Parts: sequence; structure tokens; C-alpha cells
Amino acid sequence: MRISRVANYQELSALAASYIVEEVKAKPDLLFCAATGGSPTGMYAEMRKEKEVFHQMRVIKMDEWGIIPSEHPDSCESYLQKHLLEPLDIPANRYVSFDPNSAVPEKEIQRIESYIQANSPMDICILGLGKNGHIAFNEPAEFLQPGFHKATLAESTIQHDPALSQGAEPAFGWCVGMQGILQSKKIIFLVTGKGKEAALEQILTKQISTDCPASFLWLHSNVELITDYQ
Ligand SMILES: O=C(O)[C@H](O)[C@@H](O)[C@H](O)[C@H](O)COP(=O)(O)O
Repeated sequence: MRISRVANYQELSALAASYIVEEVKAKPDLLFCAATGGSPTGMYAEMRKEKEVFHQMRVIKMDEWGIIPSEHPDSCESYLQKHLLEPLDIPANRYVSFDPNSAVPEKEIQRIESYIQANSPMDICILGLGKNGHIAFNEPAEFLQPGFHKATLAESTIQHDPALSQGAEPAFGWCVGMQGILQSKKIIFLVTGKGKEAALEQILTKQISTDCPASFLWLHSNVELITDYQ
């Protein structure tokens, strides 16, 4: 894992976007696994400045909340449409997305996992860090899951999201599993935002534990951790 400590969020966003631009110039149709949340918003804004290089890039949505419909403004879907897909003009045929409105979520899980397997390894995986050490919705637990799955959310994850903390229950999500993440050719891991000191410290011990799913990133040979923590 290469670790870059930068002065602020703007620098983090610009550096992350520069890595992506470099990769997409080398492989224009690369498969990009997209996180949502506060960590990548600035990076997506930086990517928009080089919009022309993304004319063939394919995108897969990393995760989705289980209790709010796709159209909800706080869904991962709405976030990606607003910050990444619409600004970069990525059409539906270059975008793969779990549909939380599906009547048969198990079939959706299978459809997404089959796509990941058929297109594996994904080229770039963007990750943010949860306060509890989660990546995507792979939460600390006794066991972690390899494939795309329905995930029980930790309390801190529910609290982190305003839509979910307004009393919507039950709390769960769907997300790419540890195998999909760890098979990706390059991982860009953004550690920014409030309250992540303890999780970052735990990662830096290099002790790999299911208590901190992000610690498994030490097993990958091409991870760029970028942080504005000093
Ligand atoms: O939102 C997602 O796509 C991820 O599933 C989630 O793992 C997120 O990256 C972290 O919870 C950090 O969230 P922030 O970036 O909002 O701090």
C-alpha cells in the first residue's frame, strides 16, 4: 500500500483524479467501481475537468442502501447520477447498477455478481473508509463475504447517513464483496472526513483482521491510500 498524506481535501481529490486520468488514458474502456459518500465527491468534480478522456469508461455502482428507492435523492444511485454519470455523459449501456427496487433482490445479487465475475478483474476500485473500518458495506464481523451480497449495516454506518438516520428500518445494504474489491487491478483508497482517526490507526498497524475490513487491503499489491489526516 502506498500512502500519500496531503494537506487538504482539495489536494486529495486532485491527486486521486490524476491517477484515474492516467489509467483511463492507457485503457479508455476500463471498468471503474464507484463509491459514493463524502470522500469521492471532490475527486468526481476533478474528473469532470478532464471529461473528454472518459468517453469509453464503464462504471459499476459499488453499493446501495436497502431501504430507500433508487429515485430517492439520498440513494447511491442518485448520488452517482449527479456526481459522475450525468456530468461525464456515461450512458446506460456503460453502467451497471444494482436495482434496489427489484422484486427479487436475490436475482439482482446474482446478476451483479455474474457481471463482476465475467468482467473481473475490475480495473479501478474507489473506496472510502468507514469510521469503523468498513469498505463499501463490508462491515466488521466474524466473517467477511467474497461476493456481491446483502449486508447488515453497523450502527455507525446508519448514523453516518442522514437519510437512514431518519428512522427508516430495517437497515441493510447491498455491496460488492471483498473478492471483487481485492481482485481489482488498482484500488484508490480515500481516507478523509471526520472521525476516522482510530480506523486509520488500526490500518497502519498492518494487522489484518475482520474487525477492520480495510486492513485486508494490505494483501493487495496496488493500493493508493490518500489521506488528508496529518
Ligand atoms: O458510501 C459508499 O459508497 C461506501 O459504501 C462507504 O464505504 C463509504 O465510502 C464510507 O462509509 C465512507 O463514507 P464517507 O465518504 O461519506 O465518509
